[in-house]
Amino acid sequence: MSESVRAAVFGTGSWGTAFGMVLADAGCEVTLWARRAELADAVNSTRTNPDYLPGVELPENLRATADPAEAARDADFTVLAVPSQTLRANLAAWAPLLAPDTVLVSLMKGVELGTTMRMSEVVEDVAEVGRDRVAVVTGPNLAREIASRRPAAAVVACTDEAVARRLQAACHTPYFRPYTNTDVVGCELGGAVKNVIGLAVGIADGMGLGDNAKGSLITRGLAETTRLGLAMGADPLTFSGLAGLGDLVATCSSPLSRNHTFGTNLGRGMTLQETIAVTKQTAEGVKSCESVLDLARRHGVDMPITETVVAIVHEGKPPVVAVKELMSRSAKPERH
Ligand SMILES: NC(=O)C1=CN([C@@H]2O[C@H](COP(=O)(O)OP(=O)(O)OC[C@H]3O[C@@H](n4cnc5c(N)ncnc54)[C@H](O)[C@@H]3O)[C@@H](O)[C@H]2O)C=CC1
Ligand SMILES: O=C(CO)COP(=O)(O)O
Repeated sequence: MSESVRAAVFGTGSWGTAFGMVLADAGCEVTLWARRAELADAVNSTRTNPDYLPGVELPENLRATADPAEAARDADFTVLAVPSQTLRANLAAWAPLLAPDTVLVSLMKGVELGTTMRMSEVVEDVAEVGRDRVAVVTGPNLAREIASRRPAAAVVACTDEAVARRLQAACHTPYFRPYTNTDVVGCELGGAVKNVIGLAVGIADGMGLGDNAKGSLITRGLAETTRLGLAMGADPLTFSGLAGLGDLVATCSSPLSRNHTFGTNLGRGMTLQETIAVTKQTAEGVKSCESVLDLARRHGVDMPITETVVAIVHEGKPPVVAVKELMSRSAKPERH
């Protein structure tokens, strides 16, 4: 990988920083944009991100700035890693600063509330670029594990396979193994819906429902993700890949997952307000469960687990009642 590839990463949270490390380790010159100047200064002076990845030493070829124009300058890849619901407003401010031929890369796993747009669609809309200039990185990539350089595979998706291959080369390291995929719709849906299923599994874990419940939720969660994907034109095989099953298993098994942990706290009996108060980082499923359900309704797709998560998180339904209702739905064949 040539040293001359430049990457800007907008968002110095856990995943923005960890993926910035991956790019730097693959040989790119990386500039992180941080919202707060103090964090940018801390990254540059201590070579760590004390707020999001304490104790992890950052590579020399990664630096930070609070100036978006400086971050964006001459970037071959402009990586976006802010909470999904803030992307539109942020990108509107950054769009005039972007390097002319830069490829925009979404790391985000959410669906916009109201518009039900996937993150790549928001990027196309706001930055006014064609879909061949927008890529997505997704898969089982818990930031803390990647930052410790523990091995993981990932998916780099773009409708233009040549662009996906360029990004693949730019982020391929001995511990990070990206595969290309041209099914952007499936890859993004896999990432966004797994957060909702992660909440459901967390709730079940918090209630002490056991591993059979977990296996059942993961599998039926994947079934409803696939149904939605099919209705939206995705390739169903994408959901048995890294962006589907891979990410779902990592999220639903790990205490590092914010969505899983958020659900566990709810399942243990914390109120929504108490759970929000102890959650310091972005748990995308909390908001995106509503936009995913909206998408399902627009496409006439039944998503009972997603519906249950919305009822528990946003309508105050007690988890015990929700479990009873899920289990007493009408009997049906498995492939439904
Ligand atoms: N952390 C992880 O393991 C992974 C996260 N993701 C996805 O990456 C995206 C970013 O997540 P994380 O970095 O983990 O979140 P985080 O909560 O660790 O960091 C979010 C970053 O966005 C900034 N931010 C918050 N509100 C903002 C606003 N209104 N405007 C501008 N910046 C704002 C924060 O200051 C912080 O730098 C999410 O969509 C998440 O689903 C994807 C794969 C792995
Ligand atoms: O997307 C992730 C792992 O691939 C991270 O999941 P959480 O956002 O639930 O922490």
